Parts: sequence; C-alpha cells; structure tokens
Amino acid sequence: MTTATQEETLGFQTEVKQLLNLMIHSLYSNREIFLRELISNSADACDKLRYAALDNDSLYEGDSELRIEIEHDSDAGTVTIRDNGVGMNREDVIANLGTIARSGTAEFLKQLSGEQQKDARLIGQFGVGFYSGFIVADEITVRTRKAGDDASSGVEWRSRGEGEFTVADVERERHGTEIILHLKEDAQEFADDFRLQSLVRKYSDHIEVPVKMPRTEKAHDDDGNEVEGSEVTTWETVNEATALWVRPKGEVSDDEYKSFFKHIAHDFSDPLTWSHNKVEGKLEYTSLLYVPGRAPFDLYERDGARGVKLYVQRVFIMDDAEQFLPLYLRFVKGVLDTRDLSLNVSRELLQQDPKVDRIKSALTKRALDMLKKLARDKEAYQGFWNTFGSVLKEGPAEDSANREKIAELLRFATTHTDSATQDQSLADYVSRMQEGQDKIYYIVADGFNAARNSPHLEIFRKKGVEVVLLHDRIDEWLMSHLTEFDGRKLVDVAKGDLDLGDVENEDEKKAQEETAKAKEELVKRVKDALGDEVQEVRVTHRLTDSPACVVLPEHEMGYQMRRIMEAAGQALPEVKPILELNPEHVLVGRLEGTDEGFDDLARILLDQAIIAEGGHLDDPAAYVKRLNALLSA
Ligand SMILES: Nc1ncnc2c1ncn2[C@@H]1O[C@H](COP(=O)(O)OP(=O)(O)OP(=O)(O)O)[C@@H](O)[C@H]1O
Repeated sequence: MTTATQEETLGFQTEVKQLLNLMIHSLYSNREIFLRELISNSADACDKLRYAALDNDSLYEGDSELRIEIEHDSDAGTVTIRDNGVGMNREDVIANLGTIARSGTAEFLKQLSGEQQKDARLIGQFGVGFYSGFIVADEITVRTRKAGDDASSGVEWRSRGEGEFTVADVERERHGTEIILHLKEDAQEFADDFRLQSLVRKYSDHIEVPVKMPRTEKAHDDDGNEVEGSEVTTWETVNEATALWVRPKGEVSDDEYKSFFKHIAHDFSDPLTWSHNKVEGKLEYTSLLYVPGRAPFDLYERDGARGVKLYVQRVFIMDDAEQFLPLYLRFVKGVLDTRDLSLNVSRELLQQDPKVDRIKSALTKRALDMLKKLARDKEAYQGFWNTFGSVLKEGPAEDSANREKIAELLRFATTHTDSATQDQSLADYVSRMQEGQDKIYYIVADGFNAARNSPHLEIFRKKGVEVVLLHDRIDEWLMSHLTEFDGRKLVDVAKGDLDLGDVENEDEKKAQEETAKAKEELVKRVKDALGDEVQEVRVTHRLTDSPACVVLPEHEMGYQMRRIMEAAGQALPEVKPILELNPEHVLVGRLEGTDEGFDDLARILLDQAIIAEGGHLDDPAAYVKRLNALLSA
C-alpha cells in the first residue's frame, strides 16, 4: 500500500503549459512517438545509474540487472513504463516534470503558430520528451525513488496536463521510475500487446537496455482446457538490446541506423547521412556520427546542446560531450565509445586530456569526409547546405588545419547562375576561370540583390569573369580567413586596386593609364571639393554603367562586417572610402564641364556610390536636397 503524505499542488511553468497545449494538438498524427520518448528517458536513467554505480555499487540495491518493463491493462485503459534506473527525488521531480530548463525555449514557443503541420515540424526540432505522454493520456501518474535513498523517499507525481500537477511523498520499495499513462478514450488502441511490441521494435530495438513485456501462460489439462489459477507470468525481452554501434557495420540495416539516430538525437525525422567507424591501434574507439535532416531549434544558441554521447567501454558517461567536435560541426550528432579514457572521466578532466584532442581531430576528419561523400549527391547536399551551410562557414576561422577540406565543402551563389541559391563550389568556379585569370573574385554585400547589382561587378560582367556573390552575415568573417583556394588568391572586388591579371591585354592597360593622366585635373578638383570625406579620388575602368563607386583599402574591414559590429555596439574608428570615377560616364563628363555647382554634383556622385554599396548617408536630407535642386535646374 502506498500512503501519500506531504501532498502539494503546483503550477506548471508557463512554457510547459504552452508546449503541452500546442503539442497535443499538433502531434496528433504522430501519437505513437510517446513510447519512444518515454523509453528513451528510461534508458537514459539506466545509463545514469550504471555510471553512478561505478563508484558506489550499493546504488543498485542488489538489483543490477538494468531493464525497462512495459505493461498494460486494457480494462483500466492504462500503459505503464517502468525502469530500475537512477530515479528521482522530490526536488528532481518538481524541476524535471514541471519546468523546461532549456534556454531559448520562450523564443522557440513564440514561433509556434497553431498551424498543425508547421508546429509538428518545429516541435520535432525541439524534442518533447516526457510531456509527449499527454498526447495519448488524459492523466499521468509517475512514481519514482532515487537509487540509494530510503524506501520512504518515494515520490508520486500526478497531473492531467492542464496547468498543474500534484506531488506527494510515498513509500517505494524499488528504486527507479514508473510512469502510468491513463489513456484517453481515443487512444485505447495502445493498451494492446501486439501494438506495444511492434512500437518497441520499431523505435527502441537498438537500445542496449532490455525492454521487457510480460507474457502470461496458463497450464492446460488433459482435455486441452485452461487450468484456473495456473497463470505463470514471464518477462520477455522484446528489443534486440545490444548497443547498435558495437555491431559490425554490415549487419546493421539503414532503418536501424535511422531509428537509432532518432533515439540519440531526440529527432523525429531521418538523418541525411551517417558514418560508423571502428578504430584500433594507437587510439581505440568506435564512433557513429550523423548529419541530421534538419536544424535543432537551438543551433545558434550559445549554450545549445551539442557534441556526442560519450561512452567508455560501453558504459554511458555523458550526453553532449562537446570536446570531441569543433563548434562549426555542432550540428553533427552521434556516439563515441572509447577505451582510451577512464571511466571516471568528467567534463573538467576531458578538457585536460591530450587524448581528447587526438580523438577530436580524428572525428573532425571523419565528419568532413562524411560531408564530402554526401556532396556526391547534389540534391541531398543542397538540403544539407541550406540547413547548416552558414554554420560550416565558421570552419575556416576555427580550424585552420582543415581549411582546404572545409573550403571544398562550401557552396556559394555566383554570377555564373545569378541566382541566390548557394550551390556552386570553389572547384566549380576554378573550372570555369578565364584564360589568364589567376584569382577568385568575390563581393560581399548586405543582401543578394545588393551583391548582384553592385557597380563593382560591371567590368567583370563585361569581361565574362565570374564573381562569387556573398551576403550571409558570416561571409566577410569567413573570407577574412579563407584567403586562398587551390593555390588561387581570393580577392574582394570592392577593396584595393582592381587587378584583372592577364584577362586584360597590354593595349587596354595602356589606354587606362592614358585616361588616368588625362583626368588628373578633374580628380584633383573632386578631391578638393570633397575634402576629407574621402581618402582618395581616382579614375577607374571597373565601371561601365555607373558613374562612380566607393572602394576600401585592401586590408580595411569591409562595410558588411562594420555594420554588423556597429549594430552589436562596437565602436570602430571611422574609415574614409576611396571614390572611383568612371571617365566614360556622361555624368562624369558633365562634372568636368561644370563650374557652378561642381561641389554639389561631386557630392551627389559620392553619396550615390555609398547608397549603391548598401551604406547609410550621414545626412540623407542634404543629399535629397542637392539632388532635387539638380533635377529642377
Ligand atoms: N524515467 C526517468 N527516470 C529518471 N529521470 C527521468 C525519467 N524521465 C524523465 N526524467 C528526468 O526528467 C527530465 C526531463 O525529461 P524530458 O523527457 O522532458 O526531457 P529530456 O529527456 O531532458 O530532454 P529531451 O527528451 O528533449 O532530450 C530528464 O532530463 C530526466 O532528468
């Protein structure tokens, strides 16, 4: 008998209430996942107990055969999931089953719209865990006791999922957790042996902890009739119950790999690809790495979950061991099982162990190779790139040792396709380079159209020289660390002097020099008119349609990065642009012939060039006034 004392009723945290509401509604057609989620939690609880018991055997309380039991009562309409894992005390229960302690949750919930399909996708990204029980149950009872505590420290938690829950102290002989789902009227189908067994096989086959279900048999008399009262119940293991990564590759089916991914990543959708490796020799480890099909909700959260599930000789040590993969591969999920670390390893110890670095560098290579293989399938890779490309772009800055490998995996929009889709590799670009071209050209702007229509591209389009079009926030940062590819320099077309190499012939170069000479007087007048608004004025041949453009010195921080840093509150020293004039343009010709109003026209050309660059004018009203005066003259 359990006598409940110290009963108190508490409210769910607001986020839990919101999540419950939306989840029940939007996951209706995915209802069966509740079982996978609850089994996953139980398996984690068993893993945690095994780990804690390494130091203190008595935590097993004489019951070291870790297992999960599932039973149902079709008359009562209940399904029970029970484990002899680590269990929870009262405090744990209130914290774990009453709140969501992940940062970014509130923002995530704001994105949910009430539109079923969209929300189901988003909630899948978030991971619903324990609360998914309420998709099929209108009441849940949890009974639990922390391993090692007294039998009197059991806790009972009850809730109808409607905003509050009740906790009470109960006597509990067994440690571990029991979750009783009181099925909703329309979910009674789950109180069925066959249904439950097939769900366990479908979702939880590869979990190392055995999942057991009871089988009751009755004896039969000589006439073949069942003998009353002769029932014998045995607990049969329903799942395969061996750790999937331990099995040889050839024996694991794609479906098994996929469902294992869903277990470790708490993801609803299939992974894009995976890589399973057993390494022997100096380092000994088995790794199974996955690229998910979609981004988790906290991909850009500073403290978002990342890293692999770490095992030492098959014993679970920790989730999210972030020391084994670089930050730019934070989307990779997986398992690492090694003999090279001690079972007592902690997060702090991981940071000091040189073997960790060696494994990290090996796993990084594996992950990059896995992406390289994936890239052979253009369509699948595009899916990957659209989801995780901007994270991979952090790579060259973070991991200079693998810079070239990462560079091969990058995809860009370029003037070759003139489309915003980032689907061209640098190798594609190099294969199309013009005769005499020895550099890879790129432009960085705030948006795709600003990049594509930048005046800086005019000469490149005229000469048929391809330019990489960059506009992601990270792009300028990326390019500041990616200065070469395949022996070719990467050059920002909006910085420094224009150098088209041998794409221009000697005659053209000579003609340009002559024009520059002929315009020396004009250049000087413009510089005098603009004063220290600009650091230099010169004529250019990079323009065909525009009268002028602004250029930055070669090693200056670009406009995009400046704007991002300024928006983040960083004070930067002011930088004056170089104004370049197109000597062929009619407005420049007109400027040359102007005396009165020269300063205003020169100023208009400068302001326009800044606007075309995506920049902001210091005094936009003055610009409009000057322009209007000119238009109405
Ligand atoms: N069977 C269980 N035994 C012990 N603790 C449990 C059990 N089920 C849940 N918990 C505790 O409750 C916490 C919350 O569970 P929940 O499923 O909501 O989230 P999670 O497992 O941490 O995250 P997610 O499932 O999204 O990865 C768990 O982290 C764990 O500490």
